Amino acid sequence: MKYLSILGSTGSIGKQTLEVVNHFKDRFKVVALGAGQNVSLLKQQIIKFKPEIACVLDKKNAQILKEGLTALNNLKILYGPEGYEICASYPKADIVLVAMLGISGLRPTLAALEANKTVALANKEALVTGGSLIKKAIKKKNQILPVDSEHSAIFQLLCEENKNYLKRIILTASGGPFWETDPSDLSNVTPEQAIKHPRWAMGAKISVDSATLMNKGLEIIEAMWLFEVGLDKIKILIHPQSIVHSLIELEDGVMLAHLGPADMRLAISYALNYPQRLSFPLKPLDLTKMPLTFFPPDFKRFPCLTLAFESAKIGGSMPVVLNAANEVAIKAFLKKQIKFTDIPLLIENIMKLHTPIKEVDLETIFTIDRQTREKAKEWIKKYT
Ligand SMILES: NC(=O)C1=CN([C@@H]2O[C@H](COP(=O)(O)OP(=O)(O)OC[C@H]3O[C@@H](n4cnc5c(N)ncnc54)[C@H](OP(=O)(O)O)[C@@H]3O)[C@@H](O)[C@H]2O)C=CC1
Ligand SMILES: CC(=O)[C@@H](O)[C@H](O)COP(=O)(O)O
Ligand SMILES: [Mn+2]
Repeated sequence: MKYLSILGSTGSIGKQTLEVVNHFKDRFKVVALGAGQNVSLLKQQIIKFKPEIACVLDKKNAQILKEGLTALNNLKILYGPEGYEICASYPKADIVLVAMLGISGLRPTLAALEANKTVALANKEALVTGGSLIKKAIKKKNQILPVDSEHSAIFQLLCEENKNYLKRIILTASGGPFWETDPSDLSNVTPEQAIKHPRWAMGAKISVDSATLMNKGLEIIEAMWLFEVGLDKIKILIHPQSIVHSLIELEDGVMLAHLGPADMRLAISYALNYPQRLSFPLKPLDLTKMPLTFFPPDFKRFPCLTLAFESAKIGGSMPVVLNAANEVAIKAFLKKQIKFTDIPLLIENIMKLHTPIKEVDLETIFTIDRQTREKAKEWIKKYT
């Protein structure tokens, strides 16, 4: 039996993780659950999976949860950043699945690694903002098992002998909902259109990231940390079918690809069951039904990709700025305060204001994150 702490349990990845856990009932036991503000769903999850501790975003939500679960005397209810860290380092947990949103995933990821847990990492922003700290906190081989579909694919392709001959990592991108939209129409696209991903059912934030292609930009930085490769060894290919989840190219010119249905439960199940590969009931791929096509990325149409490459090249504190400006921009876009095409504009302007710092510690990361958010909000106020 493996004991799990699941952070972000009420989100898209969190809910799919609980489906996987439910399927492998004899293999997993949930000991900790962390959510944000969706107390009613967390309550249902607690009743079904019976964790020993649970965490929510703030005291008010913790109180609401406590009042709704009076019969569960043994359940410990926590709140806030410290609460998530306690869930991440909970002594009984073997695996911590981090699927919280944005930079909120960084502290729990570090806490889990420091407590020697295996981390099934879905949250890419933790590596984008705190990659150097995460690398330092790793205590054992394969302590991080990537859940992000592309990185799970690359992890599966990169066996020891291939690692020695790796020429390039090729990250595939669906292109998002606006891959074929006329560029002049992009300023008028709505949040409803932006979160309608053509292949994956995901949370709102990552769906907008896929629409701007910032998701692929964040994934480049994620891959640099996970697989210890330079920017020159990472390439992006648009692959609208989302069947090939990524490729590696080896020194002899051979390319190895990872194919599978576009269903995150596969990557989640792989990480939780690793190193075993156990069957999860899904409709098998029928390659005769869908031609596989590939295109180069269009940097002009999707300036977020260029910004992410720039920030990865600069490194240090710049990806923290990229991430914070992006998080603020997406929230504003979803609230219809700014246009879709303002997202890269805002990020570019905020990045220009920043003087990069080479080495960042945790305190500096959160200071820069806070300052960037303030600047980004000011930019929006001036603009709107
Ligand atoms: N969805 C997907 O298919 C994929 C997602 N990922 C990554 O996984 C992560 C989660 O994505 P996804 O599941 O789509 O996101 P969702 O928005 O669906 O879920 C986010 C989860 O995090 C919680 N949460 C939000 N803000 C905070 C906070 N400040 N502190 C603590 N918890 C918080 C939410 O709680 P609540 O709802 O209760 O408020 C929810 O449980 C992201 O980093 C994303 O990039 C990577 C690959 C694929
Ligand atoms: C499922 C997953 O891993 C997402 O990150 C996915 O890659 C998003 O699709 P895009 O390729 O459109 O960014
Ligand atoms: Mn991905």
